[in-house]
Amino acid sequence: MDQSFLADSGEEIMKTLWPYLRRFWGVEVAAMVATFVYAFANLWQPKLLQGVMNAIIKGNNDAVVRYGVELLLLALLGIIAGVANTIFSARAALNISTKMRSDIYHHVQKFAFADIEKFAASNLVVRMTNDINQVQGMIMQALQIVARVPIMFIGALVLAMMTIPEMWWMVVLMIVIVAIIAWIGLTVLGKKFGQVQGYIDQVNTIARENLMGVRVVKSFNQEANQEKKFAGASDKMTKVSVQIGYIFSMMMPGVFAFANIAIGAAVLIIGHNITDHPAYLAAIASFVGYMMQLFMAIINAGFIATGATRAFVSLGRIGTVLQHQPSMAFKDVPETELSGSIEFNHVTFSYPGDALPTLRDVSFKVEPGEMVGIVGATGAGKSTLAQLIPRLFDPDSGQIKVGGSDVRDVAEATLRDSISMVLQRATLFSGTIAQNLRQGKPNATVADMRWAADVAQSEEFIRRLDNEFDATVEERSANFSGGQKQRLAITRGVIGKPNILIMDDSTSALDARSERLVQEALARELTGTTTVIIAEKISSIIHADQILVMDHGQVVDRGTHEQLVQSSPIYQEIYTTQKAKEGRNA
Ligand SMILES: Nc1ncnc2c1ncn2[C@@H]1O[C@H](COP(=O)(O)OP(=O)(O)OP(=O)(O)O)[C@@H](O)[C@H]1O
Repeated sequence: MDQSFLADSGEEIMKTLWPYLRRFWGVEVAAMVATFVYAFANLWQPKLLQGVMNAIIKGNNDAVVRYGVELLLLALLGIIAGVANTIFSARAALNISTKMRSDIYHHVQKFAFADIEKFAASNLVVRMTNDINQVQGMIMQALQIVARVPIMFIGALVLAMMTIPEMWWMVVLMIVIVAIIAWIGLTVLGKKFGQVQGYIDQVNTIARENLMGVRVVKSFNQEANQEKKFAGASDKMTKVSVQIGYIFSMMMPGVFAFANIAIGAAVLIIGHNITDHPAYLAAIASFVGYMMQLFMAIINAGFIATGATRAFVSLGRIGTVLQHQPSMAFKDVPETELSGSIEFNHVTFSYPGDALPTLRDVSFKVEPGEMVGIVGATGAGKSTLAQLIPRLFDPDSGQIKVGGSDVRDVAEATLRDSISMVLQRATLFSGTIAQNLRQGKPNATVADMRWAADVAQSEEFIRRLDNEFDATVEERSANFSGGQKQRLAITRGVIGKPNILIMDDSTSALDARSERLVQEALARELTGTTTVIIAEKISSIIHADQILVMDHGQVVDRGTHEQLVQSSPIYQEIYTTQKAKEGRNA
């Protein structure tokens, strides 16, 4: 997998984020206004407190009441602004992340096979979930804290200096000390957060592999081994998380211990003034309040910096997907119907990133309605060849024609409607059988479904299900057997009566009788359809109009079964080996 897209410049990151920020600017401005009000309310509180204390010292009851009411109102304003800020920030963050997620999803739908391979499917899922969550968290934090930090820092700094000007050096000294503690603590924490993220990925991978391959794990008695692997990663994660807890538990009291030292020092140095000027007591209280606000601003800045680094990495990863142009584009031409002829002219193909071609100089021709068999050793390139027909990949050189047209010149819908592909590993989607079948023909009626099920030999078992075609297909179609899944996939493949039907080892889980019945039904019901059958067993393609024999990415021989048995050494070898095996099994 290509990793070169992990690092991104600030400009790239802004390019990704800016359209989303602009789109939801209203709610973002509302969040910022609320944050300004909140900061103002907080900054004004120590001043009013000072006023109350002075009034008490002077015994001015009216002023005490007035300041007290003002203080209450200010606190109320602060609470309202804080709540409003949280609501607007959450709304903005959610709006942005939802739109981003749907944009990635729509964009990925346009990707060619090669693009999905480049990113790896599971990696794309992580980008749509985890990375988006990181960005969502950052936006929320940014709208809640980022605007507040400079206001609180500058405001508290100025007001602290104004409250007791001769203590300016104490303010500067404390800022330096707290900044150093926060910097050291957060640098260490940043690294630890990174480690925890790595362990979370490991734990997820092990759990997913283990659960998805649960049958293999159990049949090979691997439970203990898998548990050990899981426990190893999980223990490491716990250890680092505990370390993070320790650092946190030391950092915050550490900062506040310094704050208290500052208070102590302030009282010591200027405390003697209190007897002569009692107003000093109120000033000290106000000064201490501002110092606390100053420290919190520094710590918050540190937290944002730590969170932002991670979110920027995520934004970079999201941007790479959004800005990736699909490597293969279909022409914007009107949809047409293609006949079932297939022609390969000197086709050479390599998978993205591979140095050597998987298919080399492949040429052959198939007439509409023919049945073509493809045989060859495992890894010979049979599936690769089949994938080029519906243009899942483009060849490096050469030309592929379907219905007489170059596949690069027709609309995507034309190809998808004319060609249907059934794979060995049948992929069904959770929902109902009918929903899965309608992927093959959107407006399929129950009669269409019955006809297709009859061809694919799935009618019998579907009829025995409680809701027949409305029966549920669970996630990963776990409620069906391997053979039933294949039959359902064939049903979906034939329901649209395609002009070309490609079956890539898609009857491997069927018994010999069912396979024969499927083939007979295909020949009877889909007379005009060209059928391309990739088969392990020669018996599956023995009646084909022509058979392509593949070896190391090349079509080495072509002909009917009778011709190849006479002329093709590779075919002869496959055939005699299979016959000998059948003889032994009989
Ligand atoms: N998506 C892919 N990316 C890179 N290489 C691939 C990919 N799919 C297949 N290959 C490689 O291409 C070669 C041909 O694979 P292909 O699946 O076409 O063979 P096959 O003849 O269908 O084999 P089998 O009978 O085992 O299904 C193999 O060496 C395989 O490793």
